[in-house]
This record gives sequence, structure tokens and C-alpha cells, in this order.
Amino acid sequence: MTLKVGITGGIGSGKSVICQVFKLLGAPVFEADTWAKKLVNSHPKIKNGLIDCYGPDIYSPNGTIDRKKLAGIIFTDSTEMQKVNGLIHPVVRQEFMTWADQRDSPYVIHEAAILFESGFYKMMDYTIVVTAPENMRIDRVVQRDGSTFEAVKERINKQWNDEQKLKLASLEIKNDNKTLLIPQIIEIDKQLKEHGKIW
Ligand SMILES: CC(C)(COP(=O)(O)OP(=O)(O)OC[C@H]1O[C@@H](n2cnc3c(N)ncnc32)[C@H](O)[C@@H]1O)[C@@H](O)C(=O)NCCC(=O)NCCS
Ligand SMILES: Nc1ncnc2c1ncn2[C@@H]1O[C@H](COP(=O)(O)OP(=O)(O)OP(=O)(O)O)[C@@H](O)[C@H]1O
Repeated sequence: MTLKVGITGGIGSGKSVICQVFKLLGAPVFEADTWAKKLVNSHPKIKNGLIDCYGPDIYSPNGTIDRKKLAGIIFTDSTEMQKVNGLIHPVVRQEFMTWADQRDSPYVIHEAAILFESGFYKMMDYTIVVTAPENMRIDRVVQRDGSTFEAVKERINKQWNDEQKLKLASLEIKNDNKTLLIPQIIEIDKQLKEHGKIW
């Protein structure tokens, strides 16, 4: 049976970098956010649902989502966010299950920024939280995206904190520039491949 391993972490924690290493070790990685963004533009159930809620102008004339409009709706009103997530998440979940069933690998990775918040974690055999000190995360995102300190801080304030995530997680990967990163990843990969479990 293919094990399902969920990886999450706050903005700038290093989820994507770590998933790249898992990919190099041969693990298939499902990037939930990338899939969700693709499905918003292509899946009839989501498209019809969003149009029913917000009118046809939520899509541009070429059929792609108006990101600014949707972001304006969901990031200012948590009820609307729940409604939109209620349309998107069941479809992403279904796509993930189908995708995972088709992979020939001892384990697969599900990378999601909101693994716990969305309840996706319940479908995983193991969950990993990537952690790093807040200031380091902010510095990384400022460097990566050219965002301001304040803008990153605002995002952080809207996400669950590490303590909340770690309470539900099976494991932590420390990406704090103090603990060696690659050996932590190699050890998890080895446990999964050789023993079909993480400790
Ligand atoms: C709402 C959209 C158009 C906003 O685009 P924009 O480029 O302004 O922002 P971006 O994509 O960088 O997201 C900003 C941050 O919000 C988080 N976020 C995005 N969508 C959601 C959501 N539905 N629920 C909670 N957090 C979300 C992202 O993880 C990220 O940290 C876009 O994020 C989108 O299409 N979201 C739907 C995809 C989705 O639900 N992703 C969540 C993971 S399954
Ligand atoms: N150990 C590290 N050493 C140096 N740079 C790092 C390290 N980990 C991550 N980075 C850099 O920090 C930035 C943030 O990392 P990454 O994009 O992987 O984070 P993320 O958790 O996926 O963020 P987001 O939630 O915003 O998608 C990237 O530019 C990445 O290259």
C-alpha cells in the first residue's frame, strides 16, 4: 500500500524546497495549491459553484478566474472563505486520492499550506510540519517575493501557528539553519522505504 505523507508549514518555512528534495529521492509530490488553482479554472463543479455564488464576472472572458476578485472576497470574509473552500477542497481531495492510487511508489507526499486547517490531514498516514523561526521565515519571503515585512506578518497572523500544527503532527522537520536539513529528509525517506513507517 502506498503511504500518504502530508507536509505543511507556515509561509516561508521551506515546504517547497523540502518537497523538491523528496522529489529528488524519487517520491511523487502532489502540490495541493497548484492543483487547486488549476481546478478552479477547469472543474465544472467548482466553476458553476463560484458563478452561482458570485456571478459570471468572477471569471474573465477567457474563462480563467479573476484572482483579484476572488482574493478580495475570501481574504476579507472568513464565511466566504469557508464557502469557497467547501467548493474547492472536496474536488482537490478526490483528485488527490485518484492521483495517489495511480502512483507506483512506497509513499507519496501531499504538500499543502493548509493541511490541518482544511482537515486534509485526516486522510494522511503521517503528517510533517516544517518549522523555522518567524523572523527567518519573514526574511526568506521578503527575499523571495520582494514582499514587505508587514505583508508577510499579516499572512502569518492568519495562519495556524506552529504550536497548533505540531499538536496534530506526527513529525517535525526543522529548517532553522541550525539543524542540518538534508539528513532529516533522508532519514524519513529511508524509514518509509525500508520499514513502511516513520518510527
Ligand atoms: C484566491 C486566489 C485566487 C488568490 O490568489 P493570490 O495570487 O492573490 O494569492 P496566493 O495564491 O499567493 O495565496 C495567498 C495565500 O493564501 C493561501 N490561500 C489561498 N487560497 C486559500 C484558501 N482557499 N483557503 C485558505 N488559504 C488560502 C495560500 O496558501 C497563500 O499562503 C488563489 O489563492 C486561489 O486560486 N486559491 C484557491 C486555491 C486554494 O484553495 N488553495 C488552498 C490550498 S488547497
Ligand atoms: N534551508 C534553507 N536555506 C536557505 N534558503 C532556504 C532554506 N529553506 C528555504 N529557503 C528559501 O526560503 C524561501 C522560502 O522557501 P519555500 O518557498 O520552500 O517556502 P514555503 O514554505 O513553500 O513558502 P510558501 O508557504 O510561501 O509557499 C525560498 O526562497 C527558499 O529558497
